[in-house]
Amino acid sequence: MEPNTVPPPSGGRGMTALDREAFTQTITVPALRVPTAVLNKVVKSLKKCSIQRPGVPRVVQDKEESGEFRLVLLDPHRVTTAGSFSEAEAEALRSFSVSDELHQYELKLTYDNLKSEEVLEAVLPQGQDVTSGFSRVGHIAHMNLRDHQLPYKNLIGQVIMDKNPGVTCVVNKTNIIDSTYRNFKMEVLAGEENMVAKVRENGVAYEFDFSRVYWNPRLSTEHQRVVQLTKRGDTVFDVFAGVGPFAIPAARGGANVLANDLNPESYRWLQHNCRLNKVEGRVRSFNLDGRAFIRGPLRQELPALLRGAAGVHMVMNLPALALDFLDAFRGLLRGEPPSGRDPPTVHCYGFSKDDDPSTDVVARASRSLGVPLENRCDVHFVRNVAPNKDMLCVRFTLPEEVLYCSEEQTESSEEPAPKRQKCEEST
Ligand SMILES: C[S@@+](CC[C@H](N)C(=O)[O-])C[C@H]1O[C@@H](n2cnc3c(N)ncnc32)[C@H](O)[C@@H]1O
Repeated sequence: MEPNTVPPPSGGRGMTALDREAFTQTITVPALRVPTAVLNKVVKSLKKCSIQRPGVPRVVQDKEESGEFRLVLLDPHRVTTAGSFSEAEAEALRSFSVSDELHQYELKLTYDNLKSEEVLEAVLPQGQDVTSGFSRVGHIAHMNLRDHQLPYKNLIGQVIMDKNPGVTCVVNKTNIIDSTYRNFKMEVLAGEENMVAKVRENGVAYEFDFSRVYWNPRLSTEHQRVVQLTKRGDTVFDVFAGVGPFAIPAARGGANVLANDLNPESYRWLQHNCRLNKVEGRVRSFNLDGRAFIRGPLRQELPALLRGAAGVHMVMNLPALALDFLDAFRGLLRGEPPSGRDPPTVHCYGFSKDDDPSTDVVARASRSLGVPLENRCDVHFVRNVAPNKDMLCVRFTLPEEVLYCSEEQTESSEEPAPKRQKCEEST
């Protein structure tokens, strides 16, 4: 980060309740005296080194000169002497006959002219990391503060809200992710207590209570990638559907969807979002455990679907555990006549901390299914969720030998349950 030009507020560091007035101060910035006749051209040429602060003009009246001159204010980090100008900037000044003599301008700054990092750097104890990054979910800014920032949490929340138009609520994760429903416990740091977010992802509107369901704005590309693999008339079984970011766009594209989530709140918002997007006729929703969904509604629909020609997709986005759920497909259609047509496509997510994440997730999927998937699947890297931890998607067609296997085969291929990963991480 650039060195901070902003001294601590009056009263010094350590402010924990935001006092905006305390940031009013005067700083000295370099300036060039420029004839009004060439002002626009000079300002354009000096774009990279002129001052850039919210609410601060780049050009001001020159009190010492007649109306034929203006002062162009420069960034004090970039320009300290006439030698600071780049070759192109110096050439521009020469061509417009503007002197490169630097003048000093006393600039009054208020809280409104400061960037959020500057405010926080001026307030937090010196040398401490002031990183103030957040994810945006509708009107909610969602932070993950470190321990040393906690004494300043409300001030940080207020600053983030002030400096980001549209943010009216700032929350902090108070502990690790809920292991079942994948939602975070959170504390409101500033603004309204309203947790019902309205967002758009890939052109689709969603509404949900962010404190009670799972939503991750970093998955939009992945949602789109998978939805694009489904076609009009296909059937999609979304085993861990959340509030619908696979199910609803797939339905909008003409697929028939069976969407399931164990969290009653996700289920409720999923139904709400189906109505919001007018796809309730194409989405049937369920509030079941994933295994019960596979062995219940999915099992019931599958034989008829496999007699038809349209594609069948199963989406399983519960990366900490979904690979372990694949055993629910073993012998699922036992006793049914094999269809002889293309089997369903499974898109199953997993985390891996292994040095070779692709091999790791394929091995775990194979163990869970009871048949080797090596060379019979595609692995897509989704994103890095933590240092040395990746999220991947294994895609494969569900082998007939899994769906129709006998009881003995199911038992003989059963291996010790794959090691479960702890659900401690943010996804
Ligand atoms: C990582 S989220 C994914 C949600 C959504 N598919 C998405 O991409 O945003 C996993 C979802 O699985 C649900 N879930 C957790 N355990 C489950 C289970 N045993 N059966 C069904 N759903 C479950 C959670 O409530 C959560 O909504």
